[in-house]
Amino acid sequence: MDVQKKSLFAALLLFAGSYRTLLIWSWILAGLSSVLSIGPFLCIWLVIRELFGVLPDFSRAAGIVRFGWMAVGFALASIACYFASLLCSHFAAFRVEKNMRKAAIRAIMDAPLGYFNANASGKLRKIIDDNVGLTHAFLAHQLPDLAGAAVMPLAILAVFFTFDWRLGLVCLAPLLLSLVFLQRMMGGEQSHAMHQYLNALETMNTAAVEYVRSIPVVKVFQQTVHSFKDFRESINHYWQFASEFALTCRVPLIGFMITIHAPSLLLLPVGLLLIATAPDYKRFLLDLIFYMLFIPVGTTMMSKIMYVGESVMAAQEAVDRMDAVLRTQPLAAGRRSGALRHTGICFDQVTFAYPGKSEPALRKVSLTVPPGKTYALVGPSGGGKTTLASLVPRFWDVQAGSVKLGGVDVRDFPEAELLRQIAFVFQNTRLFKASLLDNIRAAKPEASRDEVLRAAHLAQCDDILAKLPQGLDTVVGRGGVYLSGGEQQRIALARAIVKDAPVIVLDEATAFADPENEHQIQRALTHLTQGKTVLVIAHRLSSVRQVDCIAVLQQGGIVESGTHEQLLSRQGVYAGMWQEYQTATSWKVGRRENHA
Ligand SMILES: Nc1ncnc2c1ncn2[C@@H]1O[C@H](COP(=O)(O)OP(=O)(O)OP(=O)(O)O)[C@@H](O)[C@H]1O
Repeated sequence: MDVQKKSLFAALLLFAGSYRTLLIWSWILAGLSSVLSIGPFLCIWLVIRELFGVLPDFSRAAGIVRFGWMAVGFALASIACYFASLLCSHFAAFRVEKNMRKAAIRAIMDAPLGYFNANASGKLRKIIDDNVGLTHAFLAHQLPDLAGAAVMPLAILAVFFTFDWRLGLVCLAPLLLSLVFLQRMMGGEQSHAMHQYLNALETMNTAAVEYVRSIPVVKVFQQTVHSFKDFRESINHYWQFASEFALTCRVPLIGFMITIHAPSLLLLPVGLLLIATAPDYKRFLLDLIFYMLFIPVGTTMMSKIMYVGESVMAAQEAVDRMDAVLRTQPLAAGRRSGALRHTGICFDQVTFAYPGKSEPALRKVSLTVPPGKTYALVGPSGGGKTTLASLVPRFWDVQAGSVKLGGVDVRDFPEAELLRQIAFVFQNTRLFKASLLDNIRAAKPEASRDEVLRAAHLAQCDDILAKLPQGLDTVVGRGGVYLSGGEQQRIALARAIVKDAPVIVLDEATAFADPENEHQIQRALTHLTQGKTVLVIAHRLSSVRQVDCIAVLQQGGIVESGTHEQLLSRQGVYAGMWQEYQTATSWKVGRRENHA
């Protein structure tokens, strides 16, 4: 589907797909309903004319019953058309909603993996749900009103000038003036305000979700609501914006309300002035009564235009926001096929900055991990370790230099082919709400139960399976079944073992582990990494002492590399980190001994 930025109606027609005819029928029927709704008023005019003609003997007014029935007929036809229009708009709205959701899911599926770091799943879900919901409501409910508001002015204008142009002018002039106030409320700067309003609302909603998620932390640390600066600030910002917006609308709204009701006030005095000059006062009186009965239709129309105008602004904004999701650029997929010559990784003069950031996270980084070797990335927080590792499975593409796997630029692989070569163990392991069996074989759906059990055994998961009610078939997250961080990581390692990829990227594999879990995770890692090319990010320096090479990353560049011993003898950054690590460890032991 073409996802260029579009006007509201072009976007709605595009998303309606084969239901676009229904959309058009909805507009036609709504317009027809508006025109028909004028019919009863014309019938009333005919009834009054008939009564005036037979005055004072009303028994001779034979036509009034016929006109009465005609009025009922017009009213029923108008209601029927409106109902049919709503039916069409609802069907079309459901189709548009479905297509928008499908397009959004497709865009998200094709987005680079790194996109999900910047856009949390909850935030994405909210953007899609809110904006699709807004568009649906606009289409189903306000679109027929919009079609009516577009046709009605012409019909009303024709009626105004059919009977008495002077009375028509009295009705029309204030309504035209009301458009000036409407423009001040919704045009120019104010149309931008809707964008800011929805931004403020979105920020407040996101902050609210974050706040609710963090309530356990608030309770544990006995903080108050004021500690949630972001949430409080977002409420204040929303409140301030909404009140300022309401205040700027105060004068134009009052002007608008006065002018749309002014014809009702003006008609009688102006009519009484004009009646003296009318050649046929009976006819003039008839017209005056008609205009007095008819003018509320004009007032209602103007109110509808105001509300529909607001909904159009909101719907346009919703479509624009969905566009931003749909315009997420997928990474260009390569076409390379055939077996890899080797599984070595090579970073060659890699420079990379995150989208929207001017400062690069990596500058001219070069590192070669030979096939079958284990290299560790260490260094201070924010040095660029995770960023460098995430370039191998193409979470992002480099801006300069290249990342090669088996001598081939990772951009030349088809996405699925590249990901088949790599097992990536994330910092925060996520398990699906599914059985452990399905969680482990997510990486290789065709894996047999025995294969999964073997991997679980190698990943030191036997104790986890033993304590769960249905072992491997236990559904995580259901019926109070939760796993600790370390246990989840062992399940993730089983998943990586099942995948049996030649390249392993480990991001903080022992981050959440307690000493017992860490020991088991280390044993699982030994099985996972045997004979593989491994890139491991580690904070616990003890876990990487034995690796083939350690690269120290600081401020986006490699400042040192070599084996543990080589780096210690160099007395540089690593030696300093090792010293600090050892001091920290012995300090903990010392404290324990003091307490003992
Ligand atoms: N998604 C992102 N968007 C923008 N900037 C980011 C993103 N992720 C990381 N950065 C920035 O890139 C730089 C490198 O971060 P990275 O996470 O790679 O460091 P790290 O060495 O892995 O740190 P840590 O040990 O704390 O995980 C930091 O300045 C960080 O703020």
